[in-house]
Amino acid sequence: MAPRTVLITGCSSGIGLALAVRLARDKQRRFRVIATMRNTGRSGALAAAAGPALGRTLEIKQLDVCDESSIRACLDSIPGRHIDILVSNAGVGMAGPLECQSLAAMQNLMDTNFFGLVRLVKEVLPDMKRRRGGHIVVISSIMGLQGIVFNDIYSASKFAVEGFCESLVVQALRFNVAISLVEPGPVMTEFEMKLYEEAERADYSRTDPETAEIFTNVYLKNSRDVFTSLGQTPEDIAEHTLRVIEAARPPFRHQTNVAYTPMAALKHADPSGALITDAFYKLVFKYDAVLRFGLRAIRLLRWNAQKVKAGVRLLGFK
Ligand SMILES: NC(=O)C1=CN([C@@H]2O[C@H](COP(=O)(O)OP(=O)(O)OC[C@H]3O[C@@H](n4cnc5c(N)ncnc54)[C@H](OP(=O)(O)O)[C@@H]3O)[C@@H](O)[C@H]2O)C=CC1
Ligand SMILES: CC1=C(/C=C/C(C)=C/C=C/C(C)=C/C=O)C(C)(C)CCC1
Repeated sequence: MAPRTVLITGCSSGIGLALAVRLARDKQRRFRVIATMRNTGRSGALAAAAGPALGRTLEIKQLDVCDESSIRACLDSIPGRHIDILVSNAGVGMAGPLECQSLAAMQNLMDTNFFGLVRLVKEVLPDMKRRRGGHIVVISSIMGLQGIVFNDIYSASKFAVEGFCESLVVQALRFNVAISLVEPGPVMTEFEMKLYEEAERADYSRTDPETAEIFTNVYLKNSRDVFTSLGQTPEDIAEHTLRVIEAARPPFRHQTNVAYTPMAALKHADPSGALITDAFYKLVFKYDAVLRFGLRAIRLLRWNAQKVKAGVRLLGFK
């Protein structure tokens, strides 16, 4: 079978980089990867990780999801504009009290996370419909299913992504085009570091002292613990995404982190919203000690599991 052409956005780091490398180094050589990024000056890490795949099964192209002409130029440079699989991955995060965030930063986030996807789909879907085949894979988030305190704008952008795809999927299916939402929980990438850097720089005099205290001393502290205890690696997300791409009947939604599945279940178990809102309120404000204890226990279990794996490798069993 001829390799399928996969275009991925946001490949300078994190999930996009890991996925581009995973697909380009596929042992069965099933994919030809067009790894795109807005600034090709940041292609060093990808080129190093791709190794010999660069120039063979992987090429790097410029694409800024906030710039229609850059998307068009990238697609026009591909023979027949033929893309079998589009992976919309580029995205930015934002966390903190609403009063401390500028409207311009919020609009930039929506422009990247939501309109970035819309621009891509507008360009790619007509070709896929004409060919009666294709797959659009969108890196969404668990925050596209359930908001998390202090992530108001980011979560709204992922809800927009989910609503857009949920509406479009039925029309797309009529043309044999699949749409899949990949929904990770926390993933250890530059995304997290950028959030903490932003939090360091933020001007908390724009909010009241109590809110500032809750954000910095309750949310940020617990968030760090959540990332270290429950966070996945970008390589984990690449494996999950590969499974979605390979599926004979691709799922519309795919959550990558089982620890978050109960969250979505709670939301749907009670249409009034009281159950999930209450659960989050109690976790953040009442039982934070229980939360921290649970997260610490998970960290310990993970650490032990890693030690056992390393031991098994050392003894030459694997
Ligand atoms: N990390 C996490 O915890 C989670 C992340 N996600 C989602 O995963 C996706 C990837 O994030 P992740 O890998 O973690 O984070 P990274 O910050 O490592 O990667 C984000 C990528 O998006 C790129 N990007 C930002 N703006 C644009 C733009 N206008 N045009 C093209 N590329 C752009 C960045 O490029 P540049 O280097 O130029 O800034 C970078 O390559 C995002 O959609 C994010 O929302 C979902 C769930 C959890
Ligand atoms: C679960 C949980 C928390 C934090 C979750 C976080 C921080 C999730 C991050 C998800 C990301 C980064 C998704 C990206 O798209 C709190 C509020 C600390 C306490 C209550 C339980």
